[in-house]
Amino acid sequence: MRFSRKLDVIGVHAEGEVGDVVVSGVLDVPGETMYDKMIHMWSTNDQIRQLLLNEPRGRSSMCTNLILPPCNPKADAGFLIMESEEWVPMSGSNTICTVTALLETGMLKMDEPETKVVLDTAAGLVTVTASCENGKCKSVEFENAPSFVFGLDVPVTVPGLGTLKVDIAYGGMMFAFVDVSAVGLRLEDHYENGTKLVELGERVKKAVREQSMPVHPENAAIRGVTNVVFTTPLTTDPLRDCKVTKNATVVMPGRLDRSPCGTGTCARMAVLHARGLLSVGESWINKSMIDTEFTGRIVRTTKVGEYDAIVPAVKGRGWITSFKQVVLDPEDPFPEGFRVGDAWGPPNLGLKEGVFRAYKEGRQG
Ligand SMILES: O=C(O)[C@H]1NCC[C@@H]1O
Repeated sequence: MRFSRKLDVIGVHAEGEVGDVVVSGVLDVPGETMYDKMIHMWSTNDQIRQLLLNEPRGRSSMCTNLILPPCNPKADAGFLIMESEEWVPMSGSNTICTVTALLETGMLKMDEPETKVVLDTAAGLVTVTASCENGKCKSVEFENAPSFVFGLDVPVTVPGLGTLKVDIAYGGMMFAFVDVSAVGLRLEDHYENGTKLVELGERVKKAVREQSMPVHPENAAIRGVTNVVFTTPLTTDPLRDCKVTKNATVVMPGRLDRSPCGTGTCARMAVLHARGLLSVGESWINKSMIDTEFTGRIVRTTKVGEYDAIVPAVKGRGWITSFKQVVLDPEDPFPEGFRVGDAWGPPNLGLKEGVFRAYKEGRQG
């Protein structure tokens, strides 16, 4: 049988969020940076993302990562991140999944008890420290690109919800943070509130994008809020002597992140630091809707353009779940997979075009 596509994929999840890793079957693409490579893949080879993430091979609640040679000589490996609606510059759960796969399959040498890895991503270099024991990656801590706040208590008028105060921050992607009590819900039960949280999150996201369009000062193609996080206030867990909170992160195409969301954790740290609620060096625990945990820590402060910023670190665990070969039969009627409205929201029209336009303008300087 001759297949049109054959990909070797490692199934992985990080604190519940699936981030499979493509380790062979895709050749390198041109690009001075991984962001260039991301745009190249998105514009010329997006069929891979569609094939892997759309049904029948994929589902709305998953992501997939693509291992490619790095551009930066300081990096041990490069990887690009595919999500349901877009290729994204950076992702916490996907970084943890990718490092777990690279180390536990020997693609990168594992040192015990600690392995240092430098990854080249579309958001730049990411330094990783993995705690390893008996061939297992026990935890992965990544130091993310700088995170910063665009605005605190930004008024946003949302249909049916009146005017909400949202915090807007960047942590590898753009986030809007809303106190879940402001929408009259609680985070205790994802069976009871999950669908409602997603519907409200998508409504808030649409309103925020219509009323505010933050642009990353160092990359104009990184623009606009794409995820909404419903938050609860920080409390202190006396048994763990640590600040703790829970969140529900609504990601595209309209579903809950199964992990606490690493980039969202980074952006939240920028907000907590700006509000004087988290200090440099202080750790805190961010829980997901299924009570899995990321531990966040502010490494140091910095600047991004005119913005006061922090360098965040996030730690979590990943587990390999499968080794699979994904193929495309040339007679398959769905070479880019398909979607059905019971599990997918409407396509996010204009997102790709907006990113490409900004990228082209940015390249033209
Ligand atoms: O942890 C994160 O940052 C990712 N989780 C799924 C969506 C985000 O990219």
